Amino acid sequence: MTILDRILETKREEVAERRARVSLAELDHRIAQEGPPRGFRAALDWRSADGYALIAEVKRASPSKGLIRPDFDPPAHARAYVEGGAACLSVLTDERYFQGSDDYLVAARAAVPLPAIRKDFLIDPWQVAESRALGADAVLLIMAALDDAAAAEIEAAALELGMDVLVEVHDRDEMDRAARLRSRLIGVNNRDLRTFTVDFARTYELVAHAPEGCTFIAESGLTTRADLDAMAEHGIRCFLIGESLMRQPDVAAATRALVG
Ligand SMILES: O=P(O)(O)OC[C@@H](O)[C@@H](O)c1c[nH]c2ccccc12
Repeated sequence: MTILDRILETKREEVAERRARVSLAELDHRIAQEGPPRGFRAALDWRSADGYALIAEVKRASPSKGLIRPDFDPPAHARAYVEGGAACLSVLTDERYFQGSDDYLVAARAAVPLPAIRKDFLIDPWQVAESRALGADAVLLIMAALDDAAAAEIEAAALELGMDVLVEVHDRDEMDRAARLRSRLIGVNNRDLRTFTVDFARTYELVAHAPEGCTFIAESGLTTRADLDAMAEHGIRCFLIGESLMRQPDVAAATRALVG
C-alpha cells in the first residue's frame, strides 16, 4: 500500500465523519458570509507576465520529511511571503499526515490580500463547499487520487462557487485526463506521491503535453534560483514551493532571493 493509498483511506473516514457533523446547508450559510474568491489563476497570470509567479506554501511538516518548521506561525509566514513577492499562498490543512489545520488556512489568508489554495486531498464535492466556507480561493485536484467522474464532479462544484481548480498530474496519462477537464490551471508534481522521489524531468517531459493556453505550474523539490531559471528555459514561470522556504530563518529574504 502506497502512502497516497493510506492518506486516501484516512481521508475517506475523516470526510464521512465531518459530513455527518456539518450539513451542506450549514456550509452554504457560511459561504454566504464570505467575500467572493480572490482570483488565484489571475494572480499567477499577472505575476508571470514579467517575472516568476510563486505559490508559497505554508507547510509545517510532511510525511517524507517530518517536522519542517518548529516555530510554525501561519500569519507571520504569510506576511513574509507577501513581503518577499509571492503571488499566491498554499496552505496545507491535512492534519494526520502534514500536521496542517483548517485554522492555519483561515489565519494565513486573513493576514494577507493574496489568493489562497487549500492544500488537501479532495475526494468528495462536500469538501469543496467546506473549503470555500474556510475562505479558500482555489482547491487542488490530484488526478492520481481520483477517477474521471469524481474529478469532473469535484471540479464542477468548485467552478460553480467561482473558485479556481489546480489540477495536479504526475504522468502522461494523468495529463491527458486533466486535459479533458475544464480547468486550465495544471501543475506537475515533481514528487511522486507513491514513492516520494523528486525528479524535475517529470516537469520537463510533461510541459510539452499541457493543453494549449493553460497556466502551467512546476511543484515540489524546488530550492534555488538556479532551479527556477532551469525551469524557465522550458518556458515555465509559475512555481509551487514549500519546504525550502519554510526551512529558512528569514522567510521574506529567502522568498525575495528566489523570485524577487
Ligand atoms: O515542499 P516542496 O517540496 O517545495 O513542495 C511543495 C508542494 O509542491 C507539495 O507540498 C505538494 C504538491 N502536491 C501536493 C499534494 C499533497 C500534499 C503536498 C503536495
